[in-house]
Amino acid sequence: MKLNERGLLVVISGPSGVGKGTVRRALFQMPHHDLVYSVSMTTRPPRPGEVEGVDYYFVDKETFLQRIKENKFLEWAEFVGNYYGTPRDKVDEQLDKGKEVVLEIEVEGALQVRKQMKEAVFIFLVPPGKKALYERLVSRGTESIDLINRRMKKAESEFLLAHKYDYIVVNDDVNNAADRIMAIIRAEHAKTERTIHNYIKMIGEK
Ligand SMILES: Nc1ncnc2c1ncn2[C@@H]1O[C@H](COP(=O)(O)OP(=O)(O)OP(=O)(O)O)[C@@H](O)[C@H]1O
Ligand SMILES: Nc1nc2c(ncn2[C@@H]2O[C@H](COP(=O)(O)O)[C@@H](O)[C@H]2O)c(=O)[nH]1
Repeated sequence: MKLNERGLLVVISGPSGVGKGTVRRALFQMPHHDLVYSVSMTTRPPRPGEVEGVDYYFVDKETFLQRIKENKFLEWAEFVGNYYGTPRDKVDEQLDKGKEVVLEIEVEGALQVRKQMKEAVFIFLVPPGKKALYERLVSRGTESIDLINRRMKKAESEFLLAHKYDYIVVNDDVNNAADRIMAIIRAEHAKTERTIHNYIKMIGEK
């Protein structure tokens, strides 16, 4: 019997280019997981190879602003000139099914979630160094040098908020980082089960 009916919300954030998407994909390739990825909505244009509904829901600014008015986002933020948000209904639906839902979002949005969902787990992914971060953004080749510099500048303020997270994971090696995140998810899961188990035991003894 599954003791905790509602799933765990797992928030992974960290500076642009640290490897959140890469590590998340490695995490989802691991066997025996019950994870679901929450696909975000954005006004950013698709990169070559990105697929609608898989990488993002790509919308125009007007549509995004309308969704904000309708309170359709669990969280949203403007990040270096574009809007990004987590559709609320899909997250709720999957958590209600007992799934572990993974959000891959920037820091401002993560802190909005923190205020609303005390039971979620917050993981901040860091690079082995700032030089490595810059090199990863350059090697990805998806942004101009001007945009890379703006993302690096944003990273400076994001690093200062790392202490607000439950865990800091270094992405030195993709598979190691994914292993660490999986260990965190399993430990958090066990913690919830233990608490509910104790509660049921206590009720049984009365
Ligand atoms: N551990 C690693 N070592 C070396 N390169 C890495 C590592 N992890 C990711 N990368 C590379 O760094 C680049 C950025 O990774 P990725 O796109 O996953 O970052 P991100 O944090 O999701 O970025 P963004 O927030 O901008 O979406 C990619 O080219 C990826 O292959
Ligand atoms: N607050 C939110 N941030 C999000 C969401 N989806 C993605 N992101 C983050 O935005 C930046 C830039 O993403 P990119 O795809 O343009 O490189 C990055 O940190 C993402 O993790 C979201 O729904 N909410």
